[in-house]
Amino acid sequence: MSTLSFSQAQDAIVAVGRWLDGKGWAPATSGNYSARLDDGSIAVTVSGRHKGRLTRDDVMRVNAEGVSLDGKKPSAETALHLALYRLFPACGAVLHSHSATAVGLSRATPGAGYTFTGHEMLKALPGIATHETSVVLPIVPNSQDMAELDAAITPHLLVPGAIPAYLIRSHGLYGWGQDMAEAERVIEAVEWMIAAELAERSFR
Ligand SMILES: CSC[C@@H](O)[C@@H](O)C(=O)COP(=O)(O)O
Ligand SMILES: [Zn+2]
Repeated sequence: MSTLSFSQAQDAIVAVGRWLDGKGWAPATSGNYSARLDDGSIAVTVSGRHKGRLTRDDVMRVNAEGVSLDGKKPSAETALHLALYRLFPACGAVLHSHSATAVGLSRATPGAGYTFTGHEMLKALPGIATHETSVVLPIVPNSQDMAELDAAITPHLLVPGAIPAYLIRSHGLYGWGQDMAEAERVIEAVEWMIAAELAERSFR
């Protein structure tokens, strides 16, 4: 895991917001992003900002309990980010996207997960070295209660072979990594596999 200074994290988070918005994965102020800092605090997006138009002022600091360290209002979903940093000491960055295809897949899938099988793109996920495997993207029901969401997702994250991503139904995708580059790769790979599955169905 790599930690960043606050200043480095501000730049990384502003850049990742532009990238995700450019992909169409951060519409209408949706999404939130965070990074673990070298002093143990967390840099996170301020709530309600358009994530494609962030400035350094739209990135703030919270402590491990989610208390604002600079008087700004953190993302409404800060508790979900903090839960991942607590559960995975190697986690250095967390991203949350709101693509139409990820939300569509979550709404069309009644079960607690969607299985990806045989994609070469699986190798973009940490620890996977072959396409000859299957992984489950967990799907949990949406809630405005972050403790409820956290309780729903945690058991899925502890399953052996769990991937660093999950979907909240009718809401969006979470993905994380040891640093921002890995978190970006996870989000991009999962979004790509969702799009590929959709394309496959449209050819049938
Ligand atoms: C219409 S914005 C969606 C929000 O309700 C939420 O899901 C989200 O992702 C952004 O909330 P934020 O508080 O800005 O981090
Ligand atoms: Zn959201």
